[in-house]
Amino acid sequence: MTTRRTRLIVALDTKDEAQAARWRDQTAASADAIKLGLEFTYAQGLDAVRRVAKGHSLFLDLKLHDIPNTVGSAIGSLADTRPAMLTIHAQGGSAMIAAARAAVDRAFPADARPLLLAVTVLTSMDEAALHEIGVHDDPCQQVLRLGALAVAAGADGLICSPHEIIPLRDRLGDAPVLVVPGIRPAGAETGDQKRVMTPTQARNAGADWIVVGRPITTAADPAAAAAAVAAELAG
Ligand SMILES: O=c1ccn([C@@H]2O[C@H](COP(=O)(O)O)[C@@H](O)[C@H]2O)c(=O)[nH]1
Repeated sequence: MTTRRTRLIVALDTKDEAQAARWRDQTAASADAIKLGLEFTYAQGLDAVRRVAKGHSLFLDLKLHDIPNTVGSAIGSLADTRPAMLTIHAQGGSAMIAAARAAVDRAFPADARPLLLAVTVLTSMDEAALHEIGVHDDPCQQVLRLGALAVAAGADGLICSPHEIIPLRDRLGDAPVLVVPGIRPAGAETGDQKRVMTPTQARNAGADWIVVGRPITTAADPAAAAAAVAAELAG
């Protein structure tokens, strides 16, 4: 058990700006931050990201993964969105992660610098999915490998499943910020997520942030669903 406060990011996964704004407002009393990602940004662009995120803490989850020069330049292009957190893929390797670090430090003023978070192994992947791409370690081993590499190359934190929180803390200590999707309240559909836990389990394992999308946004009452997750985290 840990005493850190686990905070809630609500994933506004939609192509529609009005819908994103509605979910944002419905969940504002319970959410500590909002996530906008690939689906919204490709459909609506960065001006809409700025509009929806105005006045809110933004987790900009674009999972950058390219050669170091391109990732560094792309981060420069995101500076106007003023994210609190942004994501890259750890699989891009240490040169790409170091370029991202340098770009964040260059593109943002010191008092408005987003946390640079590296996605380790997508929470939708299990051992079989890793085998398919030629990785013969289990997800936890691969998360530990990529997590250590990413932090050494300059990432402030990691995206991991709740199952890897305790092993990552054992390996890397308290400093890396752990942002954790793959969260399902008891009884909720897992959908495409493979490595899941409940909000309570993720909090008890030591998550800094949890990311919850469909269990809130597809609920009949998103405000109540978000409040229930927040209550679990506070409980
Ligand atoms: O490994 C990862 C990295 C990011 N995500 C993102 O989190 C949310 C989860 O949404 P749910 O609807 O609660 O499954 C979504 O925006 C993903 O892009 C992730 O799930 N896993």
